[in-house]
Amino acid sequence: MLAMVETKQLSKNYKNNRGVHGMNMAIQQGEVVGIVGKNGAGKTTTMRMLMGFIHPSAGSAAIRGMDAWTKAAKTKPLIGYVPGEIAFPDTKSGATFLQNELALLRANKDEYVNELIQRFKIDLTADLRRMSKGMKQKTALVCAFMTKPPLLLLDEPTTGLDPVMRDAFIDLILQVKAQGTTVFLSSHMFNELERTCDRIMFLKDGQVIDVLDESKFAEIHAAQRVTIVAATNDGFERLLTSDFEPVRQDPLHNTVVLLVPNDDEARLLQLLGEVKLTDVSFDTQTLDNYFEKELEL
Ligand SMILES: Nc1ncnc2c1ncn2[C@@H]1O[C@H](COP(=O)(O)OP(=O)(O)OP(=O)(O)O)[C@@H](O)[C@H]1O
Repeated sequence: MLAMVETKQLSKNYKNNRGVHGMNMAIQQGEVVGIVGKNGAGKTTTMRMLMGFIHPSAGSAAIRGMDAWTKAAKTKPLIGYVPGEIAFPDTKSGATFLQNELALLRANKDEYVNELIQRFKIDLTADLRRMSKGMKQKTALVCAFMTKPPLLLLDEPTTGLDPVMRDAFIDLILQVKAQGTTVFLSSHMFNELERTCDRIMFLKDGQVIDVLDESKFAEIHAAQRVTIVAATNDGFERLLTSDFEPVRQDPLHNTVVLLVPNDDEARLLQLLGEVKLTDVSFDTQTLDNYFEKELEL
């Protein structure tokens, strides 16, 4: 079966080695795939190549087997897109904007559009130009979802949303996923990616450096980060030679953070018994801290 999204050695080379370099990925219909990376990693450039807005320097991007650049007229109607930076046309109200977009897309304002408007608590009478960032973001989300496109490309879709609206967004992604929609979304929020994605790609300097699938999420949570402050330098040294992986250390304050599997507490207690301690604290490992080193977050 044709992948919904496929890139082969996809590259966009900007000056100073910036851009995207040799990206290979395939997203099947119904999959939700996330992409993370620090500012400038290449997420938006990737999205824009998939949208057919940017011509790749090398390699290719295809939507349902059609080249995203040369067949853009055929691929774009399949995609609901939320850009990283939203710039609305000079339309007075949200209602007029959505009406105009529906007319452009030759679609009607049906029950689903109303449901989306209610879900995101959008005031359609509000002046589009005076909307807050969050209100603009929600309007853009309704616009991307309202025709039920088979593919959603969402570039940092929850920027500016409050926690309640973030949850509404997550529920919506899970709903469209259950209906077979394919979603590719970028985000800096591991939590929302983890709740929605089948896998997460990690982008650094334009290259995919890691891909985590759902099964690995649970594995990551099955460990604790134990912050231990030793009373003496000898104690600190002993902690560093333990069997547990030191994920961070601060010799100045005799502090080390050890990664301890949840089922390994007996060995941890034994270690703690050997060292004079000033303080110990426990945190469940999250995707954020798992990748903070790799992504330099
Ligand atoms: N039109 C352009 N001309 C030159 N360089 C560009 C252009 N567009 C993007 N870049 C560079 O390419 C790199 C990737 O940018 P991109 O916007 O894709 O990153 P990003 O991962 O989306 O970042 P952010 O998280 O800040 O949105 C950056 O170093 C950026 O400066």
